[in-house]
Amino acid sequence: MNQLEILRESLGQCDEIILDALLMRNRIVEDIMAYKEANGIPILQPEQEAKQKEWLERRMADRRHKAEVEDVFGSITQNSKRIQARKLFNYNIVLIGFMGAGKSTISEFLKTAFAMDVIEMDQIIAEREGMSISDIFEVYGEQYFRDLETNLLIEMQSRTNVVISCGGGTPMRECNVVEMKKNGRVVLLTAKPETILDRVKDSHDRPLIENNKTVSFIAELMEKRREKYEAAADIVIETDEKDELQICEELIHRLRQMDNK
Ligand SMILES: Nc1ncnc2c1ncn2[C@@H]1O[C@H](COP(=O)(O)OP(=O)(O)OP(=O)(O)O)[C@@H](O)[C@H]1O
Ligand SMILES: O=C(O)C1=C[C@@H](O)[C@@H](O)[C@H](O)C1
Ligand SMILES: [Mg+2]
Repeated sequence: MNQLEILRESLGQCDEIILDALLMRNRIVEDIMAYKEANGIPILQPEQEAKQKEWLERRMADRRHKAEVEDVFGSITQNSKRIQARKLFNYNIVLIGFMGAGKSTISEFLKTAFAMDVIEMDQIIAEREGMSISDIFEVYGEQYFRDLETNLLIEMQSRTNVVISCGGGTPMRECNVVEMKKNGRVVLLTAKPETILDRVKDSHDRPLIENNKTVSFIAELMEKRREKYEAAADIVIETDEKDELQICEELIHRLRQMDNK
């Protein structure tokens, strides 16, 4: 063997070691998940990721190829999260609820925790149409917008492990509920009108309540929608006085309970 062939053989041996280590690591990730579930330990433990990052930082301090190694470990972490997500859910998670209930917030948390793609329905529709939701309503009418919502939900049926953050009115249309349930579990996030007001009072991107930021207006609109929200929901999670971690942990637990029935 010449020098080049020897080097290539060594590289191949490294790849074998990496491959075996990766396969072993993925199995361990699944075992940890199973252990947590079997023993009632919280699934989400964000402090663990922080510890792994600190470990890598320490190990790579002042070493060559730090950025490249960090990139590889970043990818390993993301893929471990995907493996966890697939082990927990083989469907989409559809978040519904009143404005300010926390759909976008919880979507982002699930994205960080499980590397799941997030479909912000309002945002995607606005991007595709090249105009704001208010303009779509004004130019084409509500019916047109609701059809776009229905079509987007149908489009998502070919995906799994996606978090769909619905528009506030999406579950008002019965056929939307039918479509979201075809490949998704529907999670209704609720909060008291006082909580909603507190959360949305300083923002100006919710035209339906922009000029009516009062507890009584929110309570009235919420009551009008309650029946349809509840009819659509597979599970309901109250979010008052809970942080994102608590809400997501409850969400995972309740969905798993539903799947294991
Ligand atoms: N559990 C929570 N505790 C405290 N604040 C929260 C919680 N969930 C969301 N918030 C805050 O409330 C505000 C509204 O949340 P978010 O945008 O996630 O609601 P949404 O359901 O997506 O609303 P919309 O239907 O208008 O899109 C945000 O400022 C967010 O930071
Ligand atoms: O509650 C609603 O009916 C709506 C809520 C928003 O998310 C948008 O989808 C749109 O403004 C309609
Ligand atoms: Mg939102």
